[in-house]
Amino acid sequence: MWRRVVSASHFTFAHKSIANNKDVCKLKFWEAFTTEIPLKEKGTFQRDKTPFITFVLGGPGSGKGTQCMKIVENFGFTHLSAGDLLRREIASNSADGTMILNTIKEGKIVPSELTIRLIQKEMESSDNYKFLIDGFPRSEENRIAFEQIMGVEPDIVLFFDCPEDEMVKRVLNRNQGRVDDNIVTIKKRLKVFDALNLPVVKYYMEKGKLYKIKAVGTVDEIYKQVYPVFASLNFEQVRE
Ligand SMILES: Nc1ncnc2c1ncn2[C@@H]1O[C@H](COP(=O)(O)OP(=O)(O)O)[C@@H](O)[C@H]1O
Ligand SMILES: O=c1ccn([C@@H]2O[C@H](COP(=O)(O)OP(=O)(O)O)[C@@H](O)[C@H]2O)c(=O)[nH]1
Ligand SMILES: [Mg+2]
Repeated sequence: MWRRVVSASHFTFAHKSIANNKDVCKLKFWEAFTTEIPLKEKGTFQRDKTPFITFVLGGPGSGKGTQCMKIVENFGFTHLSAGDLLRREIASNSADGTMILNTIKEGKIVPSELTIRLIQKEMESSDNYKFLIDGFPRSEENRIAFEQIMGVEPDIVLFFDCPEDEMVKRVLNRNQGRVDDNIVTIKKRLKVFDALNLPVVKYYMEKGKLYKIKAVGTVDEIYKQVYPVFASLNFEQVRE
């Protein structure tokens, strides 16, 4: 946890300690001259500059967004829904908007560089270091491009495993006015999920990074499987 230090003495202290204590030289240069002093609190996940990234995977309607909201509430993560970022691009009438809209209507996957650029921009402008990247990567191509462009891999991957008929039912009852929440497009999205998303799930399972969640039952019943994943990683619960 960080607090801004108001008195100059703290600043000079930090400054002096640079001269006298070689250990302090391990600090990143800018940290030596910051007016912030790390406040080590027991049990808090120490803020460092490396982001903690969770990929949240699962078919359309498996409950990714719903569960992400609960993780945000409990553990203070920043929720980045790739789909929402793309829909924001469409709404902004950006140059790529039409292409994105047509891709989503077909249930297909938008070019990786575009989606990754949107995600990267959000991460870089955030003052958080804990991220839930929801609904991405959706293919091996997405996954590889993310690693190449961002230079990092996810720390953990959640996979919400849900039967197709339940996903279809939930999507058709979602009522968010989305162009892709209709029976024709959902069928296409499920095909894309099986063909392209599942290989990503398999990859992370083989890497030992995957937490498979049985996404059937009530929201709270499902979340009972999710909570221990983050609690076991010593993330401080920010709110009940
Ligand atoms: N466990 C659940 N049982 C019934 N409906 C659910 C459950 N979890 C989410 N929903 C509903 O299903 C729809 C899809 O959930 P959402 O979180 O948007 O899934 P995804 O992001 O994976 O598409 C939403 O209308 C949501 O309110
Ligand atoms: O990384 C991504 C995320 C989403 N999409 C597109 O956006 C749609 C909606 O994604 P979202 O995750 O919002 O759908 P959900 O799984 O929540 O229904 C997908 O079907 C894809 O067409 C994409 O191309 N790349
Ligand atoms: Mg979603």
